[in-house]
Amino acid sequence: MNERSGLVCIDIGNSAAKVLIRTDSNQIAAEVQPNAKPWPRNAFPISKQNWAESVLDWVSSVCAEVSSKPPTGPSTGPRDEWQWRIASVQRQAAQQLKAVIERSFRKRSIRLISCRDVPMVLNVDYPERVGIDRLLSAYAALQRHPKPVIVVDAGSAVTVDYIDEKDCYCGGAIFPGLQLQTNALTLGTDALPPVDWSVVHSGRIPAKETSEAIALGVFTGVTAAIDRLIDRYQQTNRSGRRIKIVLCGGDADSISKWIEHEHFVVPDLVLEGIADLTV
Ligand SMILES: Nc1ncnc2c1ncn2[C@@H]1O[C@H](COP(=O)(O)OP(=O)(O)O)[C@@H](O)[C@H]1O
Ligand SMILES: CC(C)(COP(=O)(O)O)[C@@H](O)C(=O)NCCC(=O)O
Ligand SMILES: [K+]
Repeated sequence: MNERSGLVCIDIGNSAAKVLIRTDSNQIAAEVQPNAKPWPRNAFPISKQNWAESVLDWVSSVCAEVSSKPPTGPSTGPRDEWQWRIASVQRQAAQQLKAVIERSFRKRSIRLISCRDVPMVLNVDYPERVGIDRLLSAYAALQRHPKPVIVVDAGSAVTVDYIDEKDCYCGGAIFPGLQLQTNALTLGTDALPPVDWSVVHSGRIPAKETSEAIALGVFTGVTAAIDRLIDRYQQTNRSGRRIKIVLCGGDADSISKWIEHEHFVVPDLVLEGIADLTV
């Protein structure tokens, strides 16, 4: 592969690795034309065998396309080197991907992002134990929205985190996401079936069929918990400023219309946070 410079940002969650590629040429395109094509991004479920190799194949195909174009301006990083930034809450998956990158890319630098890389005051008891995805989405939200901000990340787990008016990350709440909750029902009962979210599209309340009833119960539980937590955080806001609410994660689009508080949806906020870092 022809290697020019660029940044590969990877957010490994407990369900999927999300990848965003920032290169010289699309960075410059975005600066010149605000509506330029977004940076390429893709998601790879980590339950699939060879997911790490699939990440590499996709990154390589994007790199090959970029390398075939003439350089359009100054480099954003060291020439002839790709920088990989990996933020992971799944330790084994991070090591697996790192090994595959090391095998496949001749010139590369790989950085495993930690809490020390995120320039934010952390008002929590054990900063190093907080999921790096939570810190990065909070950091990205801070760069894009007035504070205070609440970040809701609806992935395998749902996290609802509060960043106060002084840019301070104050912690939050964690509970099981849609898929984990439905999996728990299937595992813990004899009669409840797995629910396929893509085919459950019912507005009937109360529900009239088992899958529909699970969907109604779990959606309502998750979204009501989010709304309730937002109310609780609002009670601690002494700044007099309105709190912005940002929703991200793989289930953000599915739950958005069920959340009562006004909010923005930014599905890949963690990736934006990785790209924002100046490490
Ligand atoms: N192909 C898929 N594989 C896994 N999860 C998916 C897929 N499509 C949608 N989802 C939903 O996305 C959620 C995971 O979101 P994501 O933000 O990627 O989680 P994580 O950060 O924990 O990996 C799951 O709860 C599931 O409902
Ligand atoms: C809460 C999480 C499991 C969320 O992970 P995800 O849903 O993104 O896969 C992750 O951020 C994590 O492992 N956190 C460590 C504990 C903490 O944040 O306090
Ligand atoms: K999450």
